Amino acid sequence: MPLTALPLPDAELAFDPQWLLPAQADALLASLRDTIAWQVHRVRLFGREHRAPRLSAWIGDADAAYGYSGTRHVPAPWPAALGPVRERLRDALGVDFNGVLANLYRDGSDTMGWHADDERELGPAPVIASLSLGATRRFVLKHRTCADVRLAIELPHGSLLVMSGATQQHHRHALPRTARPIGERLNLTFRRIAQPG
Ligand SMILES: O=C(O)CCC(=O)C(=O)O
Ligand SMILES: [Fe+2]
Repeated sequence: MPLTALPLPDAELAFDPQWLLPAQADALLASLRDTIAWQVHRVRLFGREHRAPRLSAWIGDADAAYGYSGTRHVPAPWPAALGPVRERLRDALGVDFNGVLANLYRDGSDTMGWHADDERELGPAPVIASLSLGATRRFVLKHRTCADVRLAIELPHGSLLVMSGATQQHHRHALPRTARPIGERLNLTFRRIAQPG
């Protein structure tokens, strides 16, 4: 399916609920789940360090070190299964992504808190391509200053959400916990580190 724009003021969002065919998405999930060296990252919140409530890995080109949540992450090499995905994204979006943050939400109690992907090394208007695999979870965006400007999107297996333009400047986003009994979800956010190092 094609990417279609989602309406949200001060944001630029494009969504394809089925960017990967179900069989492609199944194969990618099975492969990445087992080949990525999952870690518990530390996150800094209000000056205190915590264990992140999910498993993560920073993957990328050798020079694409990435600092977020107060830690500098040296990239793990690209798993072979991500090569074709990276190429297809480059062709579709015209962005040569050099890194990807992988997150594994083991069940509904694993989450991602409110944040923007606005680290300096991503540049002023980053294109962030978010590919979701596994259980469908709700992704929410809210405007930093206009409380009634917000959007919730269900992100199913094989879907692609692209955030670009001023989205990170004006909005925060999160993946809330859910009490529903649901399975694992693996999310990949492809990024371009503009100033490696
Ligand atoms: O899991 C998701 O859909 C969101 C992940 C995210 O916001 C991030 O990795 O920065
Ligand atoms: Fe994010």
